[in-house]
Amino acid sequence: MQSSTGDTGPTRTPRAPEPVHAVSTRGLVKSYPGPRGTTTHAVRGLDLDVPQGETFAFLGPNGAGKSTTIALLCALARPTSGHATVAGADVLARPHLVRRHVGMLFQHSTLDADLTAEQNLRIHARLYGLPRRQARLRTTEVLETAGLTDRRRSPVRTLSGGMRRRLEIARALLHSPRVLFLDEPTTGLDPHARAEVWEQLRALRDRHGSTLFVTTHYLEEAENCDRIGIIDRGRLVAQGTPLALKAAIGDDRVVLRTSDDSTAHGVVCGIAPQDIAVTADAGGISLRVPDGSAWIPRLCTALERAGIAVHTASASRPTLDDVFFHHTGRSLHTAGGGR
Ligand SMILES: Nc1ncnc2c1ncn2[C@@H]1O[C@H](COP(=O)(O)OP(=O)(O)OP(=O)(O)O)[C@@H](O)[C@H]1O
Repeated sequence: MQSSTGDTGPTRTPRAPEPVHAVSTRGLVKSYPGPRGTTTHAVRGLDLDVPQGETFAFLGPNGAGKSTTIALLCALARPTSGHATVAGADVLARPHLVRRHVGMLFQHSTLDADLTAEQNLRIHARLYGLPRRQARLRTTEVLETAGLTDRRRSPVRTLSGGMRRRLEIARALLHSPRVLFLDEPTTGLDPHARAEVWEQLRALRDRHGSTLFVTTHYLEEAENCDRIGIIDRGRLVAQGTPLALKAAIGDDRVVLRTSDDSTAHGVVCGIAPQDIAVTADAGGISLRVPDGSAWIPRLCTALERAGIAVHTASASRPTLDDVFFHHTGRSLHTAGGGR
C-alpha cells in the first residue's frame, strides 16, 4: 500500500511502502513485579491489528493496561513475551526504528514552560537528528496545522491548556511519524479546547492519512473514531466499529415513569418475556428488549388497564457506555476515575 499522505512538499523524504497494519500484536504480555513478591499482569496476551490510516480508540477502566500497551508499542518498555510490530518494525528486534516511526503524546505535559513554542520544537528536532533546513520547514508546517503560527515566539507558560496540547501534538509530528500514539490527549481540557484538538487530529487523518492510536475517557470522542478496542484487566474484551459494537449489544433500553412504579413493576414483569430483567429504581422502570419502540404501546396499554398512569416512556438504542458496561461491568463515566 502506498503512503496516503497528501504531504508531498519538499520537506518529505521518500519512504518505503507502508505496511498494511500500522500496529500488529500477537500474544503481547507485560508483567511487573508487584508488592510482596506478587506479579502484576498489566497486559495479558494482546492480539490487535490496527490498519494503516485508521483512527483507533483504545478504551478501558483505570489500570486496565492502556498506558502499558502504548509504552510497549512505542518501544519504551520491553514485552515480557509475545510480538508486536509498529509501522512494520518489530518492537523487540528494532526498537530504534520503532521510535523513529512513532509520535507520542503522554498524559502529562513534557513541554518546557520557560521556552517558546518554537524552541520546544527545535529541541525535539535536534533529538531526532533532523537536518537544520528540514527542521525549520517542518516547524513552520506543524505550527500552522496546530493553528499556533502567531504564537511561535510565546513562552509556553503563556499559552492556554488547549494551545499547549496542540503544541505537543505538533511536536510529536515534527519527525513525520507513521503512527501517532496519544494517551488521553484531551483530559483536563474544556469542551472548546477539546474540539480544537480533535480538529487538528482530524485534519491529520484526512490530509495525511495518519494512523492515530488514542486513549480517551470521553465517549463522544471514541464515537468518532473508526474503530474501538476495549481492554479490561490486561485483556482485549471487545473490538469493532462504534456501530458494530453497539449493534452487538442488540437490545434497546425502554424506560417508563409511572404514577406507581412498584405496582407497575409487577405489571411489566407479567408481560415482558421471562428471560428479560425488569428493574425499578429512582430512574423508573427499565428493561432491555429488541425493538423497544414497538414495546411502548403494549406496556402503556397494560399499565393503563391496571389503573396506572404512564408519565413518560422512552426507548433508546444502546450507547457506547452500554457497550463499555457490557464488557467491563463499569460505566466509562465512572471508570475514568473522575478525571
Ligand atoms: N512500572 C510499573 N511497575 C509496576 N506496575 C505497573 C507499572 N506500570 C503500570 N503498572 C501496573 O499495571 C497495570 C496497568 O497499568 P496502566 O497504567 O497500563 O493502566 P491504564 O489502563 O493506562 O490506566 P490509567 O487509565 O489509569 O492510565 C496497573 O495495575 C498498574 O498499577
